[in-house]
Amino acid sequence: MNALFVTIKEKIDGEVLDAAGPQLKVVATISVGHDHLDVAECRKRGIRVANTPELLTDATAELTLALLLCTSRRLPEALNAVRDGGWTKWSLTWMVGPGLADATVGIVGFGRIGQAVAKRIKPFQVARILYSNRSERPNDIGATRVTFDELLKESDFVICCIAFTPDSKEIFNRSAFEKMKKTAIFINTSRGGTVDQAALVEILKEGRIRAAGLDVTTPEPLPLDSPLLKLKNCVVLPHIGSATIEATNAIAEMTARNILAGLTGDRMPGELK
Ligand SMILES: O=C(O)C(=O)CO
Repeated sequence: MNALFVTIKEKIDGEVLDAAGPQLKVVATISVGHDHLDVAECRKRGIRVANTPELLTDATAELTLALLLCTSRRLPEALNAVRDGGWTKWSLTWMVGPGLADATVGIVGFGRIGQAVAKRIKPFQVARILYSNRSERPNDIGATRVTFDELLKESDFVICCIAFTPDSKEIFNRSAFEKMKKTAIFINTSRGGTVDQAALVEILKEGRIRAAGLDVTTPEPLPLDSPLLKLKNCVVLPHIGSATIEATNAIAEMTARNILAGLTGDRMPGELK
């Protein structure tokens, strides 16, 4: 085998590389995230590694918005009520949730996806967009860089778009959730590993924040007896961030191109540097 075409579900480590054999030249993942690849180990063995950045930015940003609105406006709860007879009459305060207009939105991780989310949030007439990121990201959206703690304290909606690395592992722990407003909504379309999930369950149970919307969890799929699935104030999606027809076709093609270029020694469109 000369090349591996992998998804986010295949962990590529030294053991897999040993099994693949010394003729392996390329590992290409059909994803932007590459936390499932031991890139250093690949490099050590002279194996080229590539991902599919950019092509799923729009899809993931769209899904982030959809999940945010789904969570804030309680759409799954409302749909269930229509279906199970819970919708008995129209009532003024039934199914109310917070709006985006005049809200402060905080985006943790302001790379391509974070910025694409910010662009899509802005037309909802939010008051402020804050972001936390290792470096300043000049932008024409009017988003302001603040510290992680400041963002947690100030935001009505906290959106996690940060890449999953050892540094971002469980940055959303009990202490982080406790800094958030009691009325805040937490959205995660990055990786489940950025969240201490047991702490999130407790925080949601206690009503210490209003709600959470998660497209990513630990593990995936989430077991059916997960406490997250029993909470009314938690919306869980099955990791469908990039699942538009357009993005899926585009990343499939790019992964094939990455492999072909990697094997012929040409420039790979998504080579991880
Ligand atoms: O490409 C990725 O990293 C994904 O998580 C797809 O949603």
